[in-house]
Parts: sequence; C-alpha cells; structure tokens
Amino acid sequence: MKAVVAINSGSSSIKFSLFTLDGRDGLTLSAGGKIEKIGIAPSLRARSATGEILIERDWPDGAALSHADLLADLFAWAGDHPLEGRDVIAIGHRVVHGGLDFVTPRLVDADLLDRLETLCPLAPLHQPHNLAAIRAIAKLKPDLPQVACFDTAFHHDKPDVASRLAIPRKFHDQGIRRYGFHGLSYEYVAMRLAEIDPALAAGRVVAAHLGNGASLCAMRDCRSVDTTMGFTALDGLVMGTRCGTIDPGVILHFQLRMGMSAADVEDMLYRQSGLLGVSGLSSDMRALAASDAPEAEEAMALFAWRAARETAALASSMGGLDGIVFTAGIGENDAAMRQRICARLAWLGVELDEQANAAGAPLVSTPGSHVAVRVIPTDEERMIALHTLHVLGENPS
Ligand SMILES: Nc1ncnc2c1ncn2[C@@H]1O[C@H](COP(=O)(O)OP(=O)(O)O)[C@@H](O)[C@H]1O
Ligand SMILES: CC(=O)OP(=O)(O)O
Ligand SMILES: [Mg+2]
Repeated sequence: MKAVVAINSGSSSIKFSLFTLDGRDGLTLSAGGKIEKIGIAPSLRARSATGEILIERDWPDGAALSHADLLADLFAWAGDHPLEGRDVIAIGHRVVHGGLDFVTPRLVDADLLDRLETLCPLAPLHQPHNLAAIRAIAKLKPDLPQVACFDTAFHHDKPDVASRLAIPRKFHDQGIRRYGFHGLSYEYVAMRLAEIDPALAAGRVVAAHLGNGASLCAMRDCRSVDTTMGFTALDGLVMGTRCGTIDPGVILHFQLRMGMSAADVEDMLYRQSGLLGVSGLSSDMRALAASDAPEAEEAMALFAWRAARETAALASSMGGLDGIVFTAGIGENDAAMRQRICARLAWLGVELDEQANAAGAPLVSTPGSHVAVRVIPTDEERMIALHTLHVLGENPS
C-alpha cells in the first residue's frame, strides 16, 4: 500500500508520522512518534497506530546532542525496520521559512534547497534542521520525491497593514516584512474547527499555538488576518528560549553600549531568553510548573500576561473576538496556563468552565461565555502529508 512520511522539525522536537493512503482525508496514520526535549534531555518514542510501542529511548545526559545527531539515530532505527508492504512514495517536511518567493508547498530540488538555505539566518533554530533532514534523505534515497511545506504560507494573504514594519518602505519591497509562522498548525486547526464548530470557524478566532515556540493567529473565516510572529520566529510571545517582542532599543544598547557582538545578542535572544532566561531554570513549561522557585512563577506569570495582552491586540485586528482555540504542547496539556490566560481575558467575555478545562475537554468555556474556548490538538504532520500528496498529484482515497 502507498504511504507518505511527514517530518516536522521544531525547535525542541522532531515529530514524524507514516500515513497510508486510505481512510480519513484519504490518510490513515500507521505509525508516528517524536524526539522531544532536544537540548535538555532528549527522548525518542514511536508507536504504531494501535498503540504498540515501536521504540523508547532516553538520553538523560544528552543536552549536547544536536538535531542532526538525533536525526541520524532516527534514520538508523527506521532503516532497521521493514515497512511491511508499505511503499513510501514521498517524504514531506515542515520548512519554517519560505520567504517572499515560496508561498505554496514545493517539490524539492537542488535549486530550491539552495534558495531556502539563504533564509537560514532568519530562522536559526529551525531552517538549518529542516534542510539538513531533506539533504540527509536525498543522500540516502536520491530518487524519492520530497516536498517542502512552509510555515509562512498560511499567513501570505493577510492584509498589507499586518505585514508592514514601520521602517523605510524600500525594505518592505526587499522582503523585510512580517511573515508569521506555525502556519501548518494553524491551517490544520482551521480545518478541524470548520468540521467541529462551523459557526465559530466562520467568525473571529484567536488560535494560540503555545509550544516551545509560541504564537497567536487571528483568523477570520479560517484565514489568517494577523499573527504575533513577524520577520522571524523571534517576535511575539514569550517562548521556551526566545524573548518574543522586545524594545529594539535594548538590542542597540547591548551592542553599542555593552560591547556585545551581534552573534552574542543573537544567541542570547534565541537561546538564552524566554522562560529559560526569566526563570534561570528551564525552558520546559512542565519543569517550571513543578518548581517552587519564585523565578519559575515569574516566568509563567510573564508568559500568561503576554499571551493575554497579545490576544486582546489580535481581537482588535479582527474587530472583536468570538473564540479562542488552544493548541500545541502547552496549549493542549497545561490546564493551569489556559486558566491563567483566560482569567486575564474575562473583560472580553471569556468565561472558562473550570471542570471542563481541568479535564482537557474539547470545549472548555461555559455555555454563557461570550467567547467560546476550545482545545484542538494540532497535527502538523497530517497537514504536511496532505500537502505532499497534493503536490504529487496523488488522489489519496
Ligand atoms: N502535560 C504538559 N503540561 C504542561 N506543559 C506541557 C505538557 N506537555 C508538554 N508541555 C510543554 O509543551 C512545550 C513543548 O511543546 P511542543 O509543541 O511539543 O514544542 P515544539 O515547539 O518543539 O514543537 C514544552 O514547554 C513542554 O513543557
Ligand atoms: C516557528 C516555531 O517557533 O516553531 P516551533 O514551535 O516548532 O519552535
Ligand atoms: Mg512546534
């Protein structure tokens, strides 16, 4: 049976799925897994669709292991496992930055890879890993089609005002503008919301992708009209190790008055800031939630404050707010953080049902809440697989 593999390299994780071409949306999940906590204490878990554990591996002292090291281990494991009658016809990848030129999924060739390589400085925690995985597979299986699916694409049609930076306009024309990311996740969430709650999907919704990278997307009728990330995935919310929105004067101060090099500032803002920087303890929300340290509490309070503040800003971009959808690692699993964020939005008509929220129900707002609050588990891998089939012109069912 024909199958496709989807690979989603995030900043702290590599998620992968094998789908066969039948079933829902024409795709049935056959196996999937993830390597998570990259840079802290990585672990690899994979399961079949029936829940059978295929591999469980931990590297408790593996903070120094890179995405590339772990990918090599993943490929070595996958290579040792026969696919039992499944004929992989393509591999689809999440590629975080498509820049000005790539706004739809593309079949990969050497020229595309070279052009995407030039965007690595705009997404240093992602783009190099995304492209390294594609190059590694091209070496192992040169004839296997690979498809690049861009995180920026979903936001491409947002209004001009949501794309501009208030800098001299020639730079906008050169591509220095607000792109937005997590687009595959938002596209999947929009698709699911249209199935689950079509009336809400037609309205004004803030989707909150809260993971190691975190952003919000303002969606009207399932289309992006604004988002918190910008030219790079450094903008917007507080993240695991990224600062999010920061006064640009701070960066000038570091470089011009404190003698820090541009490379040192880049490393600090991408890798030493966010939850890790504020807490001094960890970039991982689970670790902060389990800690008694006041610094952990300060980091979580800042995360919630900024998420609520930006939700209100996006409500303004849409002229109101009908719903909030939480997704990704924190959004799907951390009921206390959902509660903290929603409590700050009570004035907008958000009322959480505490029991439903604690139970992680799909609908976590009260019947009387003016704003519906939902939890929709994201599935970037399924979105990647769907795009991959579309690019190949394959009819899945
Ligand atoms: N049960 C949970 N409770 C609180 N936070 C969680 C839980 N599970 C995962 N997380 C958090 O989700 C974040 C990782 O999100 P994820 O979407 O997997 O990241 P990535 O951006 O690398 O794809 C981490 O901060 C992790 O602590
Ligand atoms: C764009 C981005 O921040 O992705 P991730 O959440 O996977 O780090
Ligand atoms: Mg992610």
